[in-house]
Amino acid sequence: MEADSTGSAVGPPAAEDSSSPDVDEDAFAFPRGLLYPFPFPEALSSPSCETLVPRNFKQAAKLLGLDSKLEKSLLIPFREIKVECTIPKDDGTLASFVGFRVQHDNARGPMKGGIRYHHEVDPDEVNALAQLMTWKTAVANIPYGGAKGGIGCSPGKLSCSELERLTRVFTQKIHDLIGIHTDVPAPDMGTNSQTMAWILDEYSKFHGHSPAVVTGKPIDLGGSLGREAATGRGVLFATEALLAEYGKSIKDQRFIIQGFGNVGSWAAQLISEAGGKVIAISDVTGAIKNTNGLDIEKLLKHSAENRGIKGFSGGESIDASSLLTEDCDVLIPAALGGVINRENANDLRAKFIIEAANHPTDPEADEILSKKGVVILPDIYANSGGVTVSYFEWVQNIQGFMWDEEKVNAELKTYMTRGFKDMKEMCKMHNCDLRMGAFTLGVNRVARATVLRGWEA
Ligand SMILES: NC(=O)C1=CN([C@@H]2O[C@H](COP(=O)(O)OP(=O)(O)OC[C@H]3O[C@@H](n4cnc5c(N)ncnc54)[C@H](O)[C@@H]3O)[C@@H](O)[C@H]2O)C=CC1
Ligand SMILES: O=C(O)CCC(=O)C(=O)O
Repeated sequence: MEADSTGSAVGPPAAEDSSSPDVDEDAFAFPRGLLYPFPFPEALSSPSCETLVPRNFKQAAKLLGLDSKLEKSLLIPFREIKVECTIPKDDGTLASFVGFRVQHDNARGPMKGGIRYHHEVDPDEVNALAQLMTWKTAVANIPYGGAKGGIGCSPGKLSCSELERLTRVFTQKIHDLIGIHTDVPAPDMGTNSQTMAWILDEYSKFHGHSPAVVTGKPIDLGGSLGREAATGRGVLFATEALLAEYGKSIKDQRFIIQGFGNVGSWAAQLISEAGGKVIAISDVTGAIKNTNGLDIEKLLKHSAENRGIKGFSGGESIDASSLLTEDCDVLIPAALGGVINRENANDLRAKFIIEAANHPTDPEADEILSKKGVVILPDIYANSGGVTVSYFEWVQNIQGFMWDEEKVNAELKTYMTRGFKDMKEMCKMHNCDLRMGAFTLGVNRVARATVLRGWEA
């Protein structure tokens, strides 16, 4: 029987779903501070990205003049893991899910990347996202390679204990292939610090107490101060660096943000605190606009109480599908991949796009937007704040010493500022845009490590 996103039933039919009929719980996010379960309605389909990452990689390899054998070895993943995870559901039936972990490259250090729970998780997408992590950790210049994982499931349709069982079974299946110096998972869409706590606990049953085996875990279990906000804070630092190049600042810009989960909500809060005007936001429940600026504190409270931003009284409700094409200065996609594509690229009105999500812009849209003079800050730099603070967390665990939040944030700023400068240097050297600047930077660092280790033949 095929596994579907709620797990294929392999026992007697389940009792009828008692959840609210007007809420399709196929996608969800965790408002801050809340643990599982937190159901949200169905997300839009995210167009595939599996051809997108190699295309950018190949262009970068060409600019760098990489040897074809080396190019091939950099592209092929180190290891692809696919495991069957069967759990008893709360009603006593069994359900099966498919879990993936793709370990792309480890030339620069242990492989690193998030684990995603989403109904659209598939091996090709996980593969592309793992590859993206390899270039991202190299752009950030942290001593890691790249990996990504996921389970094809609808977390909002599973109870907290079902999610715990699923996470523990997944960990049992991959525990001997991950590790502090091998592959270190972290949260991504549909997972959070609680998920990491379960992985840590299950892994530790086999290997002894091992806090550094995951990052993005709760502070009580060795998580780092500042990790929860890190991707959003990194987006703020990256945006400041980009705007400064154009003689602009956060304070004089109008922002639109797609997604109000971990990354989007922190980006919105920090941009707003820095004086930026956030004029529209969407999540899977809807979109809200206020040209005078949304009150983010109130929106956070509303979202936590109402399972999403829908119904917020501090702005007018707009069609979520038109959010990306609303008038603004800076657009920040912070949800799914492939949302900026040839269908809407011509209609976008932002002058700057900051890619907080992974691969939100497809290559055709890249070309259209470049012709329109829109400046895109690429994902492998713009959202690298999360993995950078994950690295700080891992370092703290290994040292057995906890940093204060000020130190974490100051170090993050140093890394983001340095990353921007390094990326710009590559743009100058290769006369290319920021995306190719970031890709040539990342690919070059990984290629050098590969050659130095003698792996290229
Ligand atoms: N969490 C992290 O540290 C990092 C996350 N990312 C990327 O950032 C993006 C968001 O990740 P998280 O915030 O962690 O996930 P999350 O699960 O916390 O939040 C996802 C958000 O996207 C919204 N969403 C889903 N479908 C939508 C749609 N069709 N239209 C509008 N909004 C929609 C959800 O309602 C939710 O607000 C993903 O692409 C992820 O890979 C990148 C780097 C690090
Ligand atoms: O924090 C991490 O290790 C990985 C975060 C991640 O999955 C990403 O940057 O896309």
